[in-house]
This record gives sequence, C-alpha cells and structure tokens, in this order.
Amino acid sequence: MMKHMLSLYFVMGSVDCTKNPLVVLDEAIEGGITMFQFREKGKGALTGLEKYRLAEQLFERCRARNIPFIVNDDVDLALALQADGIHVGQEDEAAERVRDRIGNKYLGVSVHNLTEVKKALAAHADYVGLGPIFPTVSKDDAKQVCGLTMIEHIRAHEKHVPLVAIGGITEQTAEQVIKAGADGIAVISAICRAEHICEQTKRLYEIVMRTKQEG
Ligand SMILES: Nc1nc(C(F)(F)F)ncc1COP(=O)(O)OP(=O)(O)O
Ligand SMILES: [Mg+2]
Repeated sequence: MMKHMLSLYFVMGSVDCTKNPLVVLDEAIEGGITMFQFREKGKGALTGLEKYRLAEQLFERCRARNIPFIVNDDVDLALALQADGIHVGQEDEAAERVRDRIGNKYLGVSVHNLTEVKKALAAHADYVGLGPIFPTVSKDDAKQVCGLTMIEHIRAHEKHVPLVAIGGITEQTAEQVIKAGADGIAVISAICRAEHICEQTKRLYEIVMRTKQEG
C-alpha cells in the first residue's frame, strides 16, 4: 500500500505555482498522482489563516479523489486539519515525538544517508524521502546531491523500506530513479512548471508504473 502511494508523489506549495494552486492540484490529480504533500515554504510562502485556508481547500480536493494528503513540517497544521500524515526533516520536530503526537497517521522523514534511514525506521516512520538525487530549483537550502548510488546503497542495506526519491527528478530521469531502487518519485517543478500539467503528470505516472512493473 505505502509503496504504491509513493509511486508519483506530488509536493507543492503556492510559491511553486505560476497559476492557481487549486487548478494545479486538480490537473495533477487528473493526471494520476498517487499522493500529495502540501509544502508551503520559501520566499513568499503563505502563513497563518491564509496558509490554513489553502491547505483546507487542497485537502478537500485530495479527499474527494482518495489521494492521501500529507503536510510538510507543520505538525500543528496536520493535526488541526486531521490530515492523512506529516513529513518532517532532520531539522524539524523529532520524528519520535511526531510519531507520539500523530498516532497512526502517515509519518514521512527526509533522509540523506543510510544512518538517517535507520533512525527514521527506529522512529516508526512509514516512508523515507531521499534526496536531493539531482540538483534542485525547489529547495534553496538543499543538502549535497545524493545521486542514484545513494538509492542503490540504501536499498542494498534496507531491502523493504518504503523509499521515495526527491530532488530535480524529471521525465528524463524518472526511469533510472526507479531502476536504482526507489518505490516512487517525489516531484515539485516537474509538475508545477509543466505547460500541460495533466499530460505531463500522465507521462510521469506511466514511466514510473511501467518501470515498477518491469521490476
Ligand atoms: N518535503 C519533502 N518531501 C520529501 C518526500 F518525501 F516527498 F520525498 N522529501 C524531502 C522533503 C524535504 O522537506 P523540506 O521541509 O523542504 O526540507 P527538510 O527535509 O530539510 O525539512
Ligand atoms: Mg522540513
């Protein structure tokens, strides 16, 4: 279940969108995303009631189409919305504490190496987000690029961990990311910046699912 949900994981906030985020999400859902993460951060990000209201509207769209809705960083917002889960990084609220606060909601943790994967599993994370795999334009404080070899290294030591790769992944690189051992790709600009979002999402979905089926 989790490994399917991670197949095409759309991560977005208002700052990533050149048009209405609600329309962007509608088109991405139409194109076949399997999970959505509300990540409202960076220069110009919404805060307070505006952020809450946008999250609520995006969540409504996901709920209507049974797409899991995950909140990035903001545990209080995730709990207030009764979101399906929360994603935290190494510098956010400790995963162990988040797990205590959210019960059996989905918990995702950002990781950059095998040590952090093991720590996330010890905190009972449901999945790990590994990256940045390639250079990214969506995260101004991104750590050093991990590359495909880190996916292979982690998969070799943690055969079953649900792992989604993130960071600069495009239509051209999605196949090699799955072949390296990821259960899915997390994308921001590959969908947000597409001229035709639904068609681009469909292409990403087809590449990922075909490559996963080829095994
Ligand atoms: N939002 C994310 N989602 C994933 C996903 F799982 F979707 F691949 N992986 C990593 C991140 C990065 O989260 P962010 O809050 O920007 O940075 P940090 O990890 O430093 O907290
Ligand atoms: Mg974070």
